[in-house]
Amino acid sequence: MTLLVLNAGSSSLKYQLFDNGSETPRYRGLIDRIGTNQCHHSHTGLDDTPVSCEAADHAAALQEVLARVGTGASDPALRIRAIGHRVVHGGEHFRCATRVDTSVESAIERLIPLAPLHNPGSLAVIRECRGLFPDAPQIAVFDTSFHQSLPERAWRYGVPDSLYRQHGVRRYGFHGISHGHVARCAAEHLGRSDLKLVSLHLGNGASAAAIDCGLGIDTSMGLTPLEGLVMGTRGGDMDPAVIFHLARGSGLDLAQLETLLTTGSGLKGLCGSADMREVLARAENGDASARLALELYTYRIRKYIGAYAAALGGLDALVFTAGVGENAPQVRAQVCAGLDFLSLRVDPARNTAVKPGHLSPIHSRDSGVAVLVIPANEELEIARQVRKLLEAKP
Ligand SMILES: Nc1ncnc2c1ncn2[C@@H]1O[C@H](COP(=O)(O)OP(=O)(O)O)[C@@H](O)[C@H]1O
Ligand SMILES: CC(=O)OP(=O)(O)O
Ligand SMILES: [Mg+2]
Repeated sequence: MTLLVLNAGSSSLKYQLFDNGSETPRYRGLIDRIGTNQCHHSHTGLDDTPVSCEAADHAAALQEVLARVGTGASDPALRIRAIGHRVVHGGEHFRCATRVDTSVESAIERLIPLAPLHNPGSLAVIRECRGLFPDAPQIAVFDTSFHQSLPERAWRYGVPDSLYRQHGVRRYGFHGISHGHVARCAAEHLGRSDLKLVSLHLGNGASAAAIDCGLGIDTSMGLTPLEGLVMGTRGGDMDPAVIFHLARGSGLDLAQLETLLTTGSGLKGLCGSADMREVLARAENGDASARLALELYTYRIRKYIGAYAAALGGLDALVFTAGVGENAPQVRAQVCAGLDFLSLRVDPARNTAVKPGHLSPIHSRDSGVAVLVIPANEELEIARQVRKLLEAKP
């Protein structure tokens, strides 16, 4: 069964095509900066050079992918038989991979206000696929599902019960596909299923998850992907009174405040650059606002590691994954500095020698906690879950 996996991010579309049963994709790629004139398509399998492309939205990005790699329509052996989608917000209803029908589609649409940067892109891609591949089942895999194992004390807010019952106000957690994937890789690598583990997914969006024996027990994102760590354009934890204060005194309306807090805060708000590569380069050159942004970013992560070690009652492993987690040794070093009291020590030489795309231990010999850099692979995790669903007996 040829399986296409599509991962619609806020401004990107990642994809991988898997042949029958294989875990190595025939090809993979990424279209980024969708909707801007800096849109690029990087495709591994034809050649690796990113090419400029035009994609005004996610549906157009999918057309660009298929124009370059083909639909396999003319060759039955290459025909796409099923499509897996990453969907960021599934509320509390979807506990596992789910075949998309009209009711699933409406649920994804209803949740747009809780994931305004993400659910619209997934929905657009699902609808485009239905027109292009009417006979192929489409399966949604939700970022929220992994966190359904959280105990109620971790997913409730301290607000009246009616806000949860009537308005769904609770913590859902995101990046679950990625946290679940790296937790399994870490358990396999260390040969232990009973790990107390903290997973750090540090991409454009960023979150931490506390995982005990493979099950999530807490996570840093909440009702929406805005809570928790400092991110590229989102500031994470903040007193909610900031919003009342600004609504009364700044002249901005609620929609403008939402845009400010989702797309103009975090690293971008602090120093003007959302891209960690730029922040690091500027900090290196002595730029004070970039240094401060980096300090806030790493300090917030360190606080979560301490909190989650307490929630877990110990710590066996710490995992770094996604764009920043995999590629920024300086960020990893800064996060781990001062965690000696947890017996967590990083080996500087191993930390800087990490090979992209490979699982790499970076802890020192005398560390009591394993520190691992693990490549994010949400698409492979989606492919596994889709196959499991399609192979299950009805
Ligand atoms: N070599 C690098 N050094 C530091 N940061 C990097 C590097 N490569 C990518 N990043 C950062 O990774 C982030 C994007 O991560 P990624 O996982 O691709 O994001 P997403 O999937 O959320 O769009 C950006 O902030 C980018 O600057
Ligand atoms: C949930 C979320 O923030 O996703 P991303 O990191 O892809 O923006
Ligand atoms: Mg991502």
